[in-house]
Parts: sequence; structure tokens; C-alpha cells
Amino acid sequence: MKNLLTIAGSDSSGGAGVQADLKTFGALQTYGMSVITAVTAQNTQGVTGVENISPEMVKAQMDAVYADIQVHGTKIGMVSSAAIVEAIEEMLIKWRPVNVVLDPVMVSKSNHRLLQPQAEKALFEKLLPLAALVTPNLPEAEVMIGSSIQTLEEMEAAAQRIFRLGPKAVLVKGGHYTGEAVDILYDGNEMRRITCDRIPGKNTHGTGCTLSSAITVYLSRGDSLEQAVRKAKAYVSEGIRQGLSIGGGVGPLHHYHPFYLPF
Ligand SMILES: Nc1ncnc2c1ncn2[C@@H]1O[C@H](COP(=O)(O)OP(=O)(O)O)[C@@H](O)[C@H]1O
Ligand SMILES: Cc1ncc(COP(=O)(O)O)c(N)n1
Repeated sequence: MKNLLTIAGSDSSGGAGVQADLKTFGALQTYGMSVITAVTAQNTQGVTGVENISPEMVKAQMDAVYADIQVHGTKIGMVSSAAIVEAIEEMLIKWRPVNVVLDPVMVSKSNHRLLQPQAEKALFEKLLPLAALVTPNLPEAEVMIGSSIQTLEEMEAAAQRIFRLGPKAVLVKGGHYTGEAVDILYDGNEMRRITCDRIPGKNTHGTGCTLSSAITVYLSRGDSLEQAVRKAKAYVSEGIRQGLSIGGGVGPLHHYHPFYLPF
């Protein structure tokens, strides 16, 4: 059994954040644990409130988990504030966990800020260098490099520039692109285009959270980075295919595929 930790924000509607991460860990038959950074009041239509957990409490949660349980992979999502970034950095340096996957969550699909603007620099400078993989979507990659991305070639150039900020590898996700769902994986050596058919349908709330959690699972099982990304992408695609039309807005992908055994 692999033990997986998510450090992320709570989504009251259960589609993204900690809830999506724990559902992914459970569906992929690992033991899931959570360090909550912020609580959001959120549904399929938007975010109506955010309350941060104190940096001291974030540190206490991380200490509690890492001191007691062997953690085979850690996924980091919404970190909300610069003070929380610093708390997480301090604990990562203290505990040196393996397989750290950073999803640099900045804005929700419903267009609500989940990272304070003044925390962007802290996230880039303090957490990127500690990550085995960072998984920006297109708008996040644009913020990281400070220019717009229109083509696959520009996605590849962005991956190279983000790599220079210190992570061991970069996955620029193409969910916001047109045509096939192409993600660019760059490890400082090889540039790969990882492509899946674009699944029609609007229920994509939580795709980024789910992808980074599933990658963390597969890395913890010893898969190569490329294999882990390919398997996680297949899991997300099936989840979108079975997406749930609940609520009045963007519904969540589905995590329990009783007739579909991922890998
Ligand atoms: N309609 C879709 N069909 C298939 N894959 C998708 C679709 N939308 C997003 N994806 C995939 O889901 C993952 C998350 O991507 P993205 O939506 O860009 O992230 P985020 O949720 O962080 O904005 C990526 O692997 C992306 O290619
Ligand atoms: C607590 C939390 N974390 C992350 C996301 C991003 O997910 P998405 O990009 O699907 O809106 C979210 N909406 N809420």
C-alpha cells in the first residue's frame, strides 16, 4: 500500500481541491491523507468565500503526518498566501518528502483567484525548486513566463523557461488549448507531447487537481515520469467521459469507474 498526502484547499462541492485529490487516491487504491491550507465556499458555479488556515496550523498538520507515517508521494495544490508558501517550504526542507508534485493553482475554472497575487513570487521562488514536477495549465504558465502562449511551440518554449526556475520537470497542460488535449512534458533533456482525444462535455471541474494527484500515485509506485503522466491522463480522460452533471455550472469529473480498471 502506498501512502499519499495532498497539501491543498478544501472545495465544499467536492469537485476540486483536497476532495478531488482524496477521491483520486482512493480510486487508485492508495491511502490518502490531507493537509488543508484554506477552506473555500465553492460549488459548480463559483467560489463565494476563501478562509486561509494559519501557517502554524499548516505546519502542525505537516509535522503530524510526516513524523508518524511514511509518505510515498506528496501533491501540493492551492497554497493561497505567501505565508502558507513559506510554511510549506520550511516543512518540505525539514522532512524532504519524495515524489513532490506541485500543481501551481492560481485561478479556479470559475475565474476566482485562489492564490493571492503577492504570493506568486513566493510560490515560484520557494516551492518550484523543491518539486519533482510542476503542472501549470496555460494561464498559469503564462503568468510564470510573463507572456502569452498561443501555439504548441510556445507551450514547449514555456516548459523550457519554467524548467529554469528549478523544478526537476515541467508539464504544461493543454486543457485550455483547442483541438486534442495535448500536454507538454519537459525534464531538461527530452521534450514530449502527450496527447489524448479531447472529450466533449462541460464537466471538467477538478481535472487539474485529479491529474496531479494521479501522477503522484503512479510516481509513488515507481513508474517513470512519462509513464506516470500517460496513466494519469488516461484516468482523467475516463473521469471526464463519465463526468457528473450535478449543479448548475461546471460539474466534476467522476472518480469511481467500476467497470474501468485504470492500471
Ligand atoms: N475536454 C478534455 N478532454 C480530455 N482531456 C482534457 C480535457 N480538458 C482537460 N483535459 C486534460 O486534463 C488535464 C488537466 O488540464 P487543464 O484543464 O489544462 O488543467 P486545470 O484544471 O489545472 O486548468 C490535462 O491533462 C488536460 O490535457
Ligand atoms: C480548493 C480548490 N483547489 C483547486 C481548484 C482548481 O480546480 P479547477 O481548475 O478545476 O477549478 C479549485 N477550484 N478549488
